[in-house]
Amino acid sequence: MQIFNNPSINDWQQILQRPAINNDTLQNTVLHILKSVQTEGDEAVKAFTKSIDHIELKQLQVAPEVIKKAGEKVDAALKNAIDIAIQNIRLFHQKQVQAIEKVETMPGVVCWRKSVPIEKVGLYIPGGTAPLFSTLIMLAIPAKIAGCKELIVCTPPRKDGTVSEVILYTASVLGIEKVFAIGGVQAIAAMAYGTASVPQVYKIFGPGNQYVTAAKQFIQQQGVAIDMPAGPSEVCVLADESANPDFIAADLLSQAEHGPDSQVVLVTNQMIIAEKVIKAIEQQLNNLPRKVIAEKALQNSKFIIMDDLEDAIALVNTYAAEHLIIQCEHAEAIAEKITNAGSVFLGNYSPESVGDYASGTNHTLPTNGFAKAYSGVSVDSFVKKITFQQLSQQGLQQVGPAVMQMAIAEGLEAHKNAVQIRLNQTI
Ligand SMILES: NC(=O)c1ccc[n+]([C@@H]2O[C@H](COP(=O)([O-])OP(=O)(O)OC[C@H]3O[C@@H](n4cnc5c(N)ncnc54)[C@H](O)[C@@H]3O)[C@@H](O)[C@H]2O)c1
Ligand SMILES: N[C@H](CO)Cc1c[nH]c[nH+]1
Ligand SMILES: [Zn+2]
Repeated sequence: MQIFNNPSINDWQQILQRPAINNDTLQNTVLHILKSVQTEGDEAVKAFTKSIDHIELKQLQVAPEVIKKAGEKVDAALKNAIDIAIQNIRLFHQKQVQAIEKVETMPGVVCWRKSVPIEKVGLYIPGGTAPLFSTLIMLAIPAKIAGCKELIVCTPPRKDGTVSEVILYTASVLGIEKVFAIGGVQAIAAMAYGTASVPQVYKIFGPGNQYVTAAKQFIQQQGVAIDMPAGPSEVCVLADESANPDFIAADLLSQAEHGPDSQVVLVTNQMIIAEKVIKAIEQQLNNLPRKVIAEKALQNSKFIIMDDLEDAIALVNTYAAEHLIIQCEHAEAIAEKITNAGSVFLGNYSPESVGDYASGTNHTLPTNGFAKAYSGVSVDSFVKKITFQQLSQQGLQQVGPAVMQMAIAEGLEAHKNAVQIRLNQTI
């Protein structure tokens, strides 16, 4: 990890850069796979699954009976945990549904907005190194609440070509029938363009590694919507003297274990906290099964000591982390000052892991600084908002003159006429 002591504001951007695969190589690889799947469909999907994932697939789709029976292999304690997560996540997301409100902007001029579900959606569930069945919960629940009709799930196959039982069990609990054992760029391409086996969708959701994220960004340029760039996981911890270094170390490691390109950042106004966290990481790391991955991610990690807590908050806002944990005495007051972050965790007893699994919030969140402008997944992500308006004769008389005036000023006579012709009749 790198340690910075009171860096100048001019250096913040440079210090806070995310780790990235060589851009040219990444782009070329992604474009090649996208193009091949677009032209050769299932055959290309199978060929890339063989060459990249080293798996020879006969069938891309998981048979519905296999999904139905998957629960037989999942233990009761895990089923119970999944139930709790589903309950909390459903409760939190259900509250995001807004009632239609009709607004009379002038007498006789009524406007309203209605949420209409996106009919066909593709859900990408990461599975390169860990089958993230929690991501299926995070995506399927808001999709179902929104009312999306067709949910297509793609997730990388395991070495034997099958899909994790827990992912399949979660799919069955959430009422999902179409699951495909396809990962990476080929999955994004299959859902974007459609193949003989995989239905084409209108919007693709879900996190993934840098290949998956780049593929989503490409297909967006071709008219398929995406939720957001949700790439390698990140966490930033903002800590003052009240923080517990062991807790911070555990939180940093929880995201470092996702992948070698994950990034974890500690920002503190106490050098002593930073020193204790480093010691705690060394101790905790040894007990982790994914130690090697976490160690690699820690090479990208930054420990930043800021003399002034206000400057520390400004730096955190510049970083725009996917997850921000505020382990400070006045966490609530500081949270009010946060302008850029995917999801925020307040106080010593809000580990980021709870948001990953079961507190209720969504874990599909913008990374790589995109939290400056993007939100995480919510019910809104699965709907289009259509606006409506209805005017009475009186309403048109009210607003019409302003419209005509503006149309004339823009030199658009036909716009003016569409109002004038009606007003002529009513007078
Ligand atoms: N931002 C979020 O909301 C969020 C949520 C959960 C997970 N994540 C991130 O998702 C990622 C999951 O990554 P993962 O790799 O384990 O699974 P993944 O499913 O995203 O990617 C695995 C696939 O990547 C493809 N791939 C791997 N190496 C490739 C190469 N050299 N060329 C072309 N394709 C290649 C393979 O086809 C493979 O099936 C992690 O980085 C994790 O941090 C982010
Ligand atoms: N931390 C991830 C988002 O960056 C989500 C996740 C899933 N499982 C565990 N964690
Ligand atoms: Zn996580």
